[in-house]
Amino acid sequence: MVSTPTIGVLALQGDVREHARSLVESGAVAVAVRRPEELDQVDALVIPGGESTTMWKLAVAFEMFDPIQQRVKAGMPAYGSCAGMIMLADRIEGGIEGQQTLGGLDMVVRRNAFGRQVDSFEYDLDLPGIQGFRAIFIRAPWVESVGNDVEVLARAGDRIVAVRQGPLLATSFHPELTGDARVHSYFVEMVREL
Ligand SMILES: NC(=O)CC[C@H](N)C(=O)O
Repeated sequence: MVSTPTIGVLALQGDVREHARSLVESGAVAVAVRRPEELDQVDALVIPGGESTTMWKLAVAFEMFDPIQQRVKAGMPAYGSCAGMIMLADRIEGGIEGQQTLGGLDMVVRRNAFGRQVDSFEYDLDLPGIQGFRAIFIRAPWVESVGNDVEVLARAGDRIVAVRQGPLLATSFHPELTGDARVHSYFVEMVREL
């Protein structure tokens, strides 16, 4: 893989500019992706937070759902934050009637899991190679259970909040909001290695 990968940020909803900034800081070229032709141009994709039900409907309306799913199946690296984590989960709990995900990560994610207890909070996490990351959770999901091939990267208390399976990365929290680009750098490294 090239040392300066081009990474798309799905721009249907969410903190597109903030993700792009952290990707650029991590040595990638970042582009907004709204259409299938734009998806074709990128080496990897970030799926921001927002509302997974809305994002799913927008992805279908913009004819992006199937193309993204196909790229993910074909091995494109992808990173989903919060609602993006829900989008990358094979199975979800607490979704709305008929809610579909792109899938790819062999796990069950519970929507609004922390949200029922407290709407938003911050928590200092350790991830592999990253000590003391201030993670911001906003109506966040947690990972209920993972398959054998999924690596748990971080927990908040006893809840799983960051995972990786091959080229796919997901976090319950929003690293783009802190201006600390270390999680994005971790993803860019993953993209470079694959
Ligand atoms: N900050 C977020 O992305 C929240 C996720 C949202 N609760 C959902 O279900 O999609």
